[in-house]
Amino acid sequence: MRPDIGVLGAGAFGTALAIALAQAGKRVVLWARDVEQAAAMAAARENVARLPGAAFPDGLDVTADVAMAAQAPVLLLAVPTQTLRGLAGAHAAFLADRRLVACCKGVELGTGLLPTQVLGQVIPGAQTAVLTGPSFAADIARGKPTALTLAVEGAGGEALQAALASHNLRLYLAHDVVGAQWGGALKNVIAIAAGVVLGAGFGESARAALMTRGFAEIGRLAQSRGAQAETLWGLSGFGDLVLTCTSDKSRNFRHGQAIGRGEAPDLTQTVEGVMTAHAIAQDADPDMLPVTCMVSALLREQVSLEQAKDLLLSRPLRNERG
Ligand SMILES: NC(=O)c1ccc[n+]([C@@H]2O[C@H](COP(=O)([O-])OP(=O)(O)OC[C@H]3O[C@@H](n4cnc5c(N)ncnc54)[C@H](O)[C@@H]3O)[C@@H](O)[C@H]2O)c1
Ligand SMILES: O=P(O)(O)OC[C@H](O)CO
Repeated sequence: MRPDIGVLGAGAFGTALAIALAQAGKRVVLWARDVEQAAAMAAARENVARLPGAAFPDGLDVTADVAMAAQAPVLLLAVPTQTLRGLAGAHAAFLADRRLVACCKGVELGTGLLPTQVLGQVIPGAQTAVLTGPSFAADIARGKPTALTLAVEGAGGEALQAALASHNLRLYLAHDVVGAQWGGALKNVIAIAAGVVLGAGFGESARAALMTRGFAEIGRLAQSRGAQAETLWGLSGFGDLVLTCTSDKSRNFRHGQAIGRGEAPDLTQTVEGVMTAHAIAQDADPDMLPVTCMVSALLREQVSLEQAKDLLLSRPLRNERG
């Protein structure tokens, strides 16, 4: 029988979404590119590597055959942003004529493009949407209450909202696809900075200041690229910024925390904010985006932690609303 939803990418988030949707009664096929990984998940009925302890419900099938997942009319793309172009290019024939829901949060290095813009380049005419907002994979997989933004341009938003929402997964519909993606991408950069601040012992007051100024920075950049201010105040922007900057369940936060402590970050984890910081900083004005540029410089070891702090604090005093 044709699945309702295909999930491409069997990491933590793809697996969590597949579990939640199958729990809600949908027929879901989860695709992993690696044959052995797919077989192991199918046998264990669990993604031991990325989401241990979350059992697969009935209605969730696992495959390494992308054609099987792509029978579904709706495909959730849950891979790291830097790999999205490769995934879409390799399987473009299967992805055309499907509703493609980008679930990744980042900006492509080199092009500065958002996930749906990458999809539009690789698959001209692609019908895209964005699922984003404050959510840890483990929370979604365990059926904890979660509210997300589903951003859809044009027609079909309500139908998609109904198809993907469930009792525990509450979806708010939005139409500002660009704004929803900028908020989700940039909050990861600010979360790295928040982790650095706490890891270095600069204190919670400093983190609050950084989150607030970081949010102002998100607004400046995102609105200059076409985002609507109201979108940034929503789940995809402010909501996700709060979650990611305040929880050590966040990989971006933990990455920064390790750097702040002078420890080596865990490089086996997907930490979207690293490449996003570099993607933005490569042609940014540091006066407009001081935190993002400093995060990029710190990650590239162009400045020390102490230098980064002093450079940010010694900038000319300015009007808060400037
Ligand atoms: N984990 C979360 O809590 C969470 C929550 C919301 C959003 N996200 C977003 O979801 C995206 C994926 O994150 P994740 O947590 O699932 O990462 P992850 O590291 O757990 O998994 C990424 C998966 O993508 C697969 N992959 C990579 N390149 C691929 C390719 N070319 N083709 C097919 N598969 C490929 C990897 O094999 C891996 O299984 C990120 O953009 C992240 O910001 C994650
Ligand atoms: O673990 P992180 O830092 O990638 O954050 C996961 C989600 O984006 C939080 O909403």
